Amino acid sequence: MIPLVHDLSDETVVVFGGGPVGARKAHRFAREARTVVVSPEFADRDFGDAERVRAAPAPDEVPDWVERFAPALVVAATDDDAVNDAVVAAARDAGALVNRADRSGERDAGSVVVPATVEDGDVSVAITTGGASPALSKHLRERVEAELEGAGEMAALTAELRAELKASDRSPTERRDAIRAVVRNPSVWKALRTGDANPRQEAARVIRDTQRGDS
Ligand SMILES: C[C@@]1(CC(=O)O)c2cc3[nH]c(cc4nc(cc5[nH]c(cc(n2)[C@H]1CCC(=O)O)[C@@](C)(CC(=O)O)[C@@H]5CCC(=O)O)C(CC(=O)O)=C4CCC(=O)O)c(CCC(=O)O)c3CC(=O)O
Ligand SMILES: NC(=O)C1=CN([C@@H]2O[C@H](COP(=O)(O)OP(=O)(O)OC[C@H]3O[C@@H](n4cnc5c(N)ncnc54)[C@H](O)[C@@H]3O)[C@@H](O)[C@H]2O)C=CC1
Repeated sequence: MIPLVHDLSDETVVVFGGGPVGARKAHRFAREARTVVVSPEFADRDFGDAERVRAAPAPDEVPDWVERFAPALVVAATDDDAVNDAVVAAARDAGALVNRADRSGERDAGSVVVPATVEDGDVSVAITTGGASPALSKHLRERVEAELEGAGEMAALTAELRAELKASDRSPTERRDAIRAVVRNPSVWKALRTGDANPRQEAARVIRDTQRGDS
């Protein structure tokens, strides 16, 4: 399996099943996409900004529900095997991606896994075990969380620096060395994380040093 990053803004995601699993997926997707949860009942969980539609479609009614919302992604998270099968078939017929929450193996084309993710600004890390051990994905995600502190700000800072360096007369090699030195530099990270020093000034100092050949 190869992780790819998907932009779901301006798209619709439909989740079938309003249990704890449907709620977790809906909460995640609703941060970016219009998300609709279809279920006869809803767990006492945080569904984020997802819309809830109370219904219990039979398998042969699932295609109508999928067509109604024209989703880019459909999630099968009910506790009913026949309904989940129908969700997968309807998503495939509609040309939508499908995530099946109750199966680890037997993936068809268009079937996707939801990884554990850590985000900090524009930076995201996704962890999957290829379906082998979701609990391990969760555990590793918790460990990576601390590691990523400040990464969003580092991405924003270096995006600015890249633009400035591109507009300067520096060669591509000098630009690459400068940016590499900034992202590796402990003082810049410390400034971003603690606010004790000005990260921009720290970065400017690091870039000056690379020009002098110090790093
Ligand atoms: C294949 C996949 C399909 C998919 O859902 O996309 C899938 C399938 C299944 N999960 C099951 C169980 C659990 N899932 C979790 C947690 C998460 N599961 C997630 C993803 C995935 N789960 C995909 C593979 C991801 C990968 O490749 O690693 C995460 C990462 C993302 C998310 O869902 O948001 C989220 C952590 C989010 C976070 O915290 O960051 C926990 C842990 C807990 O609850 O504490 C348990 C209990 C412990 C255990 O069983 O491991 C079962 C058995 C159900 C049963 O026994 O009935 C199945 C079905 C089966 O295995 O057949
Ligand atoms: N992917 C994952 O991370 C995990 C997956 N699972 C699997 O995912 C499934 C869902 O897990 P939970 O949320 O814990 O189960 P749950 O049983 O608490 O929730 C299932 C939901 O589906 C709804 N539902 C039933 N028939 C429906 C229909 N025809 N249309 C729409 N909704 C319908 C129920 O009302 C309920 O709200 C289970 O099959 C479980 O094996 C379980 C744990 C983790």
